[in-house]
Amino acid sequence: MDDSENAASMVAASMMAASAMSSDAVSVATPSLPPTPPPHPPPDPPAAPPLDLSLYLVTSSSLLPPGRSLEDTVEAAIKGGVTIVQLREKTLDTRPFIDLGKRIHAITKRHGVPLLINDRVDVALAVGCEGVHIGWDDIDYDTARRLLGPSSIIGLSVSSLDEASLAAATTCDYIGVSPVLPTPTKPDANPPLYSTGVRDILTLVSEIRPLPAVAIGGISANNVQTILYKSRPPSATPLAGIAVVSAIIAADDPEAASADLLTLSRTPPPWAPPPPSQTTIFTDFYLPLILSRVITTLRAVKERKPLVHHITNAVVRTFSANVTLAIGGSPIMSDAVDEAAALAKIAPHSACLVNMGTGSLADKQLYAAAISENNRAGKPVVFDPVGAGATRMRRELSSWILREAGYIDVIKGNEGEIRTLAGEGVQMKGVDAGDSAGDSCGLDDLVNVVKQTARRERCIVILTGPTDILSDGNRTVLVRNGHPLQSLITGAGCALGSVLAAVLAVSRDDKLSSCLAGILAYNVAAERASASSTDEKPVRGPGSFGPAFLDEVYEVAEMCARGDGAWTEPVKLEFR
Ligand SMILES: Cc1ncc(COP(=O)(O)OP(=O)(O)O)c(N)n1
Ligand SMILES: Cc1nc(C(=O)O)sc1CCOP(=O)(O)O
Repeated sequence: MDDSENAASMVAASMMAASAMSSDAVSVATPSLPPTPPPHPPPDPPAAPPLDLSLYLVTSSSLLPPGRSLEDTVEAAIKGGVTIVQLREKTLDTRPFIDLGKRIHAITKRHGVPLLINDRVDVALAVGCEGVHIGWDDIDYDTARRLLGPSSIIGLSVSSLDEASLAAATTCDYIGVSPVLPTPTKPDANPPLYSTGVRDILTLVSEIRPLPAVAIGGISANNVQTILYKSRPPSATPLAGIAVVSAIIAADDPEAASADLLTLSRTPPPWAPPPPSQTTIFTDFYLPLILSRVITTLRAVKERKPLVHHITNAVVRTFSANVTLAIGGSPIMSDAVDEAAALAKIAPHSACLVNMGTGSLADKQLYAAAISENNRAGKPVVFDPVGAGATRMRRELSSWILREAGYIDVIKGNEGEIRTLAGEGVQMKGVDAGDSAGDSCGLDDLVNVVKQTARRERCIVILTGPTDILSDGNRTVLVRNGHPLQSLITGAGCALGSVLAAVLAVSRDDKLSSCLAGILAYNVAAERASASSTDEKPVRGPGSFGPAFLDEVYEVAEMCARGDGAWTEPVKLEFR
């Protein structure tokens, strides 16, 4: 017998048993009944509780730590907050699968949590649990529904837009969107969708019918908030929850791991911006307000002296540290994985700058630790994808950082770097500004690239060049300040990352306004440095410009500390 015949015979047997029971009940009760009361419609069966997919545990006994049973693990996970369980045991034969299912069902039922069986409708019927989860290689949906009946829960896997359309056309109860990230738990999984792919699927499904969705694959406490935040469609229903295997099954303390995951998934991430109504409006009319906010932000840097954890390239370390000090921050240069967590927590105001300048694939662990620890500590992260379009390794590393390492608050890069991250396949001939091999596009196109990338990544994107372009996806501003000599001193581009990290560390409510403060201070300081030439202190070229620039960064910060905004007079902004 195949699976469906197996299941069909079980359904037939259980229906016969039920009908035998009800005819028995009638023949015994009828003679002693009092006079027949007026007919009433039968009471409605109690409504099934709404499906809560907030934290979905999918089991795999092979990942249990030695000595711990699946039963104990599932019970602990439910105590920690798991809202639905799927028994997924790929190596069990039918009979032990059913036996285990009955033991697990006794636990889930006691806690009022639904139990689904992975792939096997016959096992679900034999266990008498609440439903199944099936993929496209398993029993087809219509047969599963016919066998299980209308009130069972049936979830379908969705790994592409095509599968999303097919699933939404059924009456399934939810979809499992998978895999979000690569995962060793399922080596034969489809290519990862990443948060952006999940978002596209949610958007499509919402256009067809309301259908709850969970994401699965590579989700842990380190990335759950990033995945939920970045996968959220602008105008469609977000994920109803997350599904995990190893993050709970293999955890030392499955109850604590579940509680942590649930809390994180229900808490707005620290990087989420306030509603647009609470951010500065970027138009010429509001320029005085924007500039006064610029000064307040820079004054806060001087007052709070934020720590800027630099993971940066050897070439620019000294200049970046000096610029951080000049703007009022406190630099620390550390590439130690082991202290990434401590550095994220050590100061009340801090931020992390990840500059990919001399990084390699071997640095993934460092980047992931620094970014996720800062995410968890509620501290901002600035990413400088140096030379992202120069080599295949840099393209791979930069897209890995964006997709897998954690949430990035601000991406800052030159034209070649930002266009590479946008997916434009730019071949850079080096790592510096202007290295996008001569195929530079027009300003309007660049503005569009910046806006679209900011929307896709749900962060601030800054493209630096003769005109700097900043966008949060909704508001976009062009900055026409700065001096050509900036591009002739090594590290001037990278040190802007230090300034951005410093301003975000003290003011993250309106990140675009904070970044604007950092860029204006930096670029106006460059203009002031080039104009500061005197007989005693001539600025003749890059060599003399460097120290004068540093002095002016310091001077602009000092003016802000005194509440003096005179330095903003040459500011040239265009709002788009
Ligand atoms: C919640 C959830 N989503 C997706 C899957 C994957 O199911 P499937 O495609 O059937 O693959 P296997 O789990 O059978 O390997 C799932 N199990 N749960
Ligand atoms: C059960 C499952 N299905 C997947 C899919 O891609 O369809 S990935 C996956 C396993 C997810 O495990 P973990 O939480 O340990 O990464």
